[in-house]
Amino acid sequence: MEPVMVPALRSVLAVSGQSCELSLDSERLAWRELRPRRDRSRRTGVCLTRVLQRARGLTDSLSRQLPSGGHSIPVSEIVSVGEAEIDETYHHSMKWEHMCKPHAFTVNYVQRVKNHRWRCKAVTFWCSDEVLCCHWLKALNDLLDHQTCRPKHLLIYINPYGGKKKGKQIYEKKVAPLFNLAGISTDVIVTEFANHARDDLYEVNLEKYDGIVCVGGDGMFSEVLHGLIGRVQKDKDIDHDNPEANLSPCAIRIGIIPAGSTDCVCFATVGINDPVTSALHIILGDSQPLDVCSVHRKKRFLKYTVSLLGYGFYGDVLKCSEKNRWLGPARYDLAGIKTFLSHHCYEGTVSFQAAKWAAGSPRDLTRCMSGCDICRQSSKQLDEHQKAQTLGSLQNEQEDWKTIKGKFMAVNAANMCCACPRSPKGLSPAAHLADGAADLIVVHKCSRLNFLRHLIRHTNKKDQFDFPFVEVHRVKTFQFTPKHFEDEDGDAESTDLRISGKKNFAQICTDHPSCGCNQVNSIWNCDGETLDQTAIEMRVHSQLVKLFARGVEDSKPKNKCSSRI
Ligand SMILES: Nc1ncnc2c1ncn2[C@@H]1O[C@H](COP(=O)(O)OP(=O)(O)OP(=O)(O)O)[C@@H](O)[C@H]1O
Repeated sequence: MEPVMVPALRSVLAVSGQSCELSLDSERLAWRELRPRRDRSRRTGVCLTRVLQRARGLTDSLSRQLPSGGHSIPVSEIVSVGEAEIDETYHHSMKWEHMCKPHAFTVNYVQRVKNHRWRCKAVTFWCSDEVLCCHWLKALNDLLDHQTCRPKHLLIYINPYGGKKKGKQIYEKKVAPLFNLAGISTDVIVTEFANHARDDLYEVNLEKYDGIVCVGGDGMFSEVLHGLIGRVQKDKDIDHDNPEANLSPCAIRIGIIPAGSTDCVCFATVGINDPVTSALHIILGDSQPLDVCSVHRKKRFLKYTVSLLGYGFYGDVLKCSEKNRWLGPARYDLAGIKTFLSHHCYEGTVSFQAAKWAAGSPRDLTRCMSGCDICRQSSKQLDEHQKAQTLGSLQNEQEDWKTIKGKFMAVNAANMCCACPRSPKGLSPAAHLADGAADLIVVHKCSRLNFLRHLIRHTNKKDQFDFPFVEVHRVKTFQFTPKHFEDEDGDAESTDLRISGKKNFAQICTDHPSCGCNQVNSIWNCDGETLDQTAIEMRVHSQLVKLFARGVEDSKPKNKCSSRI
């Protein structure tokens, strides 16, 4: 966004009883206390009125006085500005009776706390001159009006049953007051059944809104994602059952207020699962493009995924955890242990096309952070690649397929790092949010001990791919065919999970007689939901949606945005 040019303002106003030099340009609002050089110990005796009289309007001379601790906030991180209520008690306690009628305005802004957590802080500036006060209010509000990326009207879906069933409470107590403060109007729908939000998005007048917000977990986000992508394709007459279709990107952004038992998408795009932080990212109008993968079975659309598509270990963990929902979030630990102990491996074929344009590699040390260069560069290279393809100057893409046949502990496609509080590095630490590619991780059959070593590395600093039985590729598309599909020419629909049942159950795995393994198929874990099909193909759609987020910020930025000066 082009910075709007405003005449720079500089005045002396008072903050918490101290006179401060306040300055504003098109980018930043800054203030610092003024302390007379001669006698700093007698600060309380500074005559504010005299300072104000000297300083009204432009006060270049004052800037020469000794500056003490100051603050600087980017205009883009101001939440709102408004006339302050004059509290008589406060006014008298500040011993400002000589200001016959004080005027004040409050600036609400984003303050960074620890671990990517944001809070909304307020500072009130006082002065005795009404005209000066109005001048500042107008200048600040004019600048905020130019923050055109900020949403004004939002559609909110709340899942009242997600996580600890506190979605409604979280929204009303923590989020709605902030939206009010920022002057955002909302239409709120508390969902009444699963897929309520998804179905509603097919009908609703999207033009009325600047964004859609889901309050819930990853399942709720997935609902909104499916509803929005589906709706946009329907409006554009694009057949999403066609795995080759070029899907139309969604212009409207999605915000996530974390209130589920798993909030991985929020964690990977904001850096923390905190409703207030997410609400502030929405208010500032942040925008984070996100790749979306479509999953098909032949010419039939199955699902979209943005984080993990996993077969084998992660599919089995999901299956087991679904059986124990009554245990709450503890079900994931139990399922993890049980699945690890059962130690199944599955036979099949993985075929993939590498994402040649991708600027990074799954094994480099570059994590996807806010303003990621790898995403920017990859997206540019992908555009060039697609143009070259259209002009026919690239060799036949069909020749690019690579195939891996064998027995696998796990086949995972990570579209983002899949970090969560338990695994801060994630499944694929160098995966990117918006590079048009996913990391395909194939864990070949190995001993229990080796598999455990691989799993443990998800929680420490060691490279989890540095094992002879693990391979990882950055891909644009992949297919998986289980062994029994190949045996039966992969044609019979009857060979799939729901229908196959007993027939395939009879194929006893001979690899691990000790574990009594009798399972020929695993299931796919698609962003925490199961798929009925095992033979699938996945394709990455570069930057198909945008979130109200900015990616995980570097905790030690070179130019800290909101800081003390
Ligand atoms: N009113 C409702 N009643 C029942 N289910 C709902 C309702 N609204 C949404 N859902 C469904 O609840 C599922 C889980 O929601 P959500 O992701 O918000 O919570 P969660 O606790 O993180 O769930 P999970 O751990 O199962 O992923 C979603 O798939 C969503 O479709």
